[in-house]
Amino acid sequence: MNDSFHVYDTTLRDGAQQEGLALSVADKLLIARQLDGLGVGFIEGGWPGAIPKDTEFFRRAQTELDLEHAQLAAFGMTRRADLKAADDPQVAALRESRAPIVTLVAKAHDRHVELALRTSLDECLAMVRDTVTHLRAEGQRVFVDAEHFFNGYQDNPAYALEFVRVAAEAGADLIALCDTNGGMLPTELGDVVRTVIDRTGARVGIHCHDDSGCAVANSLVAIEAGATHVQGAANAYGERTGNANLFTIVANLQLKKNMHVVPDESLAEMTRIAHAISEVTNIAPHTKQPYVGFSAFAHKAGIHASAVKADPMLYQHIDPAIVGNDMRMLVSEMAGRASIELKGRELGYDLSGDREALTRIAERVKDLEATGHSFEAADASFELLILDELNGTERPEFFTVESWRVIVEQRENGTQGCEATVRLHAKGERIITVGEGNGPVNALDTALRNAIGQLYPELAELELTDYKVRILEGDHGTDSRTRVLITTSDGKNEWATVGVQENIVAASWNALVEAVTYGLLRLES
Ligand SMILES: CC(=O)SCCNC(=O)CCNC(=O)[C@H](O)C(C)(C)COP(=O)(O)OP(=O)(O)OC[C@H]1O[C@@H](n2cnc3c(N)ncnc32)[C@H](O)[C@@H]1OP(=O)(O)O
Ligand SMILES: CC(=O)C(=O)O
Repeated sequence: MNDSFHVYDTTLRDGAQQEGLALSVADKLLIARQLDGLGVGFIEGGWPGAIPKDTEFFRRAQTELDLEHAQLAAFGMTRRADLKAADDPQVAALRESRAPIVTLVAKAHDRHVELALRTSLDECLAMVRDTVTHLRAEGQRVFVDAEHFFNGYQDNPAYALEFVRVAAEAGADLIALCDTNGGMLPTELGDVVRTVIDRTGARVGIHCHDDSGCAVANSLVAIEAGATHVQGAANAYGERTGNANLFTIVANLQLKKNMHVVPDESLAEMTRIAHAISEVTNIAPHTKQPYVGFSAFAHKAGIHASAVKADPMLYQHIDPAIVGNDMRMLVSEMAGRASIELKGRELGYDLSGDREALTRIAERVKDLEATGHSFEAADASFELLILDELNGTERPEFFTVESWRVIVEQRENGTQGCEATVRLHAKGERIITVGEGNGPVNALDTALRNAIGQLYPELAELELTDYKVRILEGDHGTDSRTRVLITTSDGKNEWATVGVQENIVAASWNALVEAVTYGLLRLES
């Protein structure tokens, strides 16, 4: 661990204060291991004594966490106004957590002392002094989170500065200045950090929230102003709009500021770690998250693609591989020939020598998108389109559809049922089959499988795993066009296809036929 500069993670404490996030002790242990894999110096595990699960986390951590890089910090408040530190049960829980570090939160804004603590400024300073002194004497390192520091400094700078001095003199290793309400802007925040360091000589850290959208910028500015400890949460989890994004801060410091804050090799694990933590929290990854988001290096505009073809770095701020992410090409109405060529390459087709095919494909994509198709999330439909356009001979014809129909029946006893009939030609035969299902798409799927299942037994491996419907022209009510996206799996891979029609069942059928065609293509190759 590098003690001259700290990366301090608060995912398990402040991150867990996010709406909709609830972590079990097992979840916390899993996340702690991931964060340790990233190489952070400190992991704030929670608030023992206040939250039973956090008390349990620190108990289990002693035997179940074998951390390579990080040390655990237990978070909690200073002694209560009417108690000695040694007698305060909250302080006792911090001691008994056996965490090597205790991070004490205390109020650095006079208004909070008066209104929330309902005590005097002198007593609040005494609470800080006594608790820090006590825990230091008990052998723990102490960090102090100066809650509401920046608003406090604006209202009463003398008290805010005295707070920092008292904490430092009592033996706190550092005082993390907190933008608790998250409303600060970078220039003002940087000035305050600089002044605090000049006037107190204390070691300071920074803890920012994102309510003004500046949490990462504020953290970086504070570091430039002299802060040597930065707090953040994985995936920017946290109360309200979240904490400063730990991943963004780490990548910015390491890649843009030449600060060696985590091992280089673990930086390449960052995208995987961000997604692994999302799996544990059960919160879908934020696709636009800097560095580690699924869209962080996705290129959609044709002009961008044509430059990226010459050199990816013309439209990227870093090589995505450095943080374990990938460049992706998106095909849409904004695509030009270069986008198609690069996407084709991604899918395994070298279209570079075929300018005419590239032009045809780009034009078909634009035409189809104008009628409501969207290929961005339907790579399989795009690949079938490429095959169609490669001289018209490359796409295998597993079956051709003559007609289909569906009957939806509301029965006298109140139950519903659907029956589909499909007529098609496959391997020289004309086939007519019926399928039943709990809905029209299910019935069509069954009828299609009944029709060609014996000719293509591998069809049994395909399973429809997701089905999304979007109404494209809302002002037409039930007369709107409908886009259906279907995801299909063969147990190993998944692919998505798209269908667009006025009729929702027809749109679904088109997407289904593409899904099955693509599946057979994969399984046969
Ligand atoms: C800025 C931050 O995010 S700080 C972290 C915030 N996290 C949490 O609050 C989550 C965990 N909290 C809890 O489980 C509970 O709030 C507890 C156990 C800490 C306290 O519960 P209770 O004793 O029922 O008090 P309650 O939550 O109603 O109010 C907080 C009390 O702590 C006092 N307090 C608040 N901050 C501090 C502090 N830094 N030092 C000492 N006392 C404090 C308040 O004055 C209030 O006192 P009161 O009970 O005399 O009114
Ligand atoms: C301590 C803390 O989480 C804050 O002030 O925002």
